[in-house]
Amino acid sequence: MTSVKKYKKKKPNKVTYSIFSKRYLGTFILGFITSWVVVLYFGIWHTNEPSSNLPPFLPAKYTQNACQNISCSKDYENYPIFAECTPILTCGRCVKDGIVSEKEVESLRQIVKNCLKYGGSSGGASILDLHSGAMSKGEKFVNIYRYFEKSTLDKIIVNKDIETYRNVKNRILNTVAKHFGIDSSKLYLTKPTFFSRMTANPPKTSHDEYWHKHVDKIQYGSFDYTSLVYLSTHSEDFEGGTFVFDDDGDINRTIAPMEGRVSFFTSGSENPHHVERVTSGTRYALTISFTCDPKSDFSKPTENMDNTNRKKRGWPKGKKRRKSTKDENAPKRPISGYVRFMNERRDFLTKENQNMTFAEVTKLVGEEWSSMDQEQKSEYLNDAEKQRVNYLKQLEAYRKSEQYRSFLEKSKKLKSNTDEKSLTSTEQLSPVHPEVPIFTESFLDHNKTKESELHQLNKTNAEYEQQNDILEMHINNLRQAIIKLESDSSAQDLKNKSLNSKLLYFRELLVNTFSHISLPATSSFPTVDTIDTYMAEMCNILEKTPCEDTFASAVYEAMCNVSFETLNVYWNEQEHQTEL
Ligand SMILES: O=C(O)CCC(=O)C(=O)O
Ligand SMILES: [Fe+2]
Repeated sequence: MTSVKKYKKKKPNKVTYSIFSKRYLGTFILGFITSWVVVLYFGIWHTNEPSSNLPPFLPAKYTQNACQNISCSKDYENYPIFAECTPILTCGRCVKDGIVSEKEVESLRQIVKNCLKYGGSSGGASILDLHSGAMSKGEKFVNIYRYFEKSTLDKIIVNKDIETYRNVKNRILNTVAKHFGIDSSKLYLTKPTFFSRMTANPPKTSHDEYWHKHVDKIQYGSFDYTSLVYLSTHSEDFEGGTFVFDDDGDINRTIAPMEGRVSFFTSGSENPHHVERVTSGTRYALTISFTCDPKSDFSKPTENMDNTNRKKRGWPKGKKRRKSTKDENAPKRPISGYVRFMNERRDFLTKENQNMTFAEVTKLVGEEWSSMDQEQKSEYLNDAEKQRVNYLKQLEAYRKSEQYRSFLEKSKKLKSNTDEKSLTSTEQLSPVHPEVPIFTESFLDHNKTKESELHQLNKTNAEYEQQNDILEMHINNLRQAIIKLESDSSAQDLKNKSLNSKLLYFRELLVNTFSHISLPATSSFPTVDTIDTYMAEMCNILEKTPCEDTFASAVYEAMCNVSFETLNVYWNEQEHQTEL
């Protein structure tokens, strides 16, 4: 408030004095000088290019285009840093008039006024968040997408105004990006982005105390750049309600809201601020917030007209459900092996353990399944795998059918109808959890987000279960292959053993046969260890000596005495053992 007074009382007086001292020059000169004094005093605000220094007070009713650079705080270092976007080196604040037209202001104000006609806080601050659907109502909040009948909502928030909302939001994003040298595709809308209405009504809850000094980055987390679009004018529509940057030192830079005036600034501690209490009238504004973190981007559902989140907790009474796009004629996906087992066992275990909850029984079935060996599981898995293969075949055939083609056409039509409708309604603004701490510390729509997360988790879980079953099936096949390899290899071992033993037997037989015959050159007799070389040497000698030679005759005689029958019996015995 101090700054407002400074502007309204002190400074203009100074101007008036200087004008009066030159009164003798006549009205024209007086006017001329007055305008120059004003131009010099407010010169900085009249420039079209952003100036490097924001004046201490920016009154309504002047065309402003002023900026100020400030050193960045370290707040951003506590969050992921996006080099081309996060305010690390360049921080500042700007005020620009003329970005949003009068007509657009009218359109935006229409949205918030129309909605709050049916709601509004009983204290001095009300909000409306089109993205989450949060609207102040008494001392609480309601979700407009559930609170109103769809047909009513379509009348309260009309398509044309939503279009304006979207255009303004995009224009401001581009302006902020351009000013801070960011590629606009790297800057995202984040939450909360909301309309506010402030009055002089005494606060009823802490949400009504909008006048406390705060830092947006600390308050809202995802904010990197904050922008404000003013929808009403200070001194005309309300008193008080100026926006104050709480800088250290003497000068608090203050902005008097004015219809269509846009201010934007980096959201960290370099820009602490507060809104002065409104003392009379009604102040409307729109806070639009931006983030550099694509994970905190919440514009996508809005842009994509995706309203799927809206049905998570049942469809509001009186609203028509969107027709199901489920293909009734498509072959049914078979259940997994685990689910099969689960279905079979759950009934039984429920009857056995009547005081157990559903979840406890499910856990029990899971434990049973984990303790089963592959063979037991394969009873379920094999069947499931067969059905899955069959299902895929059926699906492939179905996708070529006329029925499928007509289903595709129908669902395409249904989708385009819905999209068209989305363009003409607010359904596209899919709800997200509104976190507007200065207004909604206890806002409890949290459940909705949790429910949708749970739904997603269940879905993912079911998919993992299916994949798990298939993997288990593969593991089972691999196990069987390993068992077969192991058995083949042990059969081979056995065969080798038998061959070795045959070899040994044969060697012993030869040693016995020729034990009395020494080789002529070395006079050595055969042993089990030397029999191989003994026999080779013997063959060598026999090749060179005539049959009548004494050595050759002794060998011949010994050979005739060998009992090949014994050898045969032993051989067969070994074969038989190997087969076993
Ligand atoms: O409405 C304003 O001028 C400022 C609101 C604000 O500071 C905020 O939403 O964080
Ligand atoms: Fe703020």
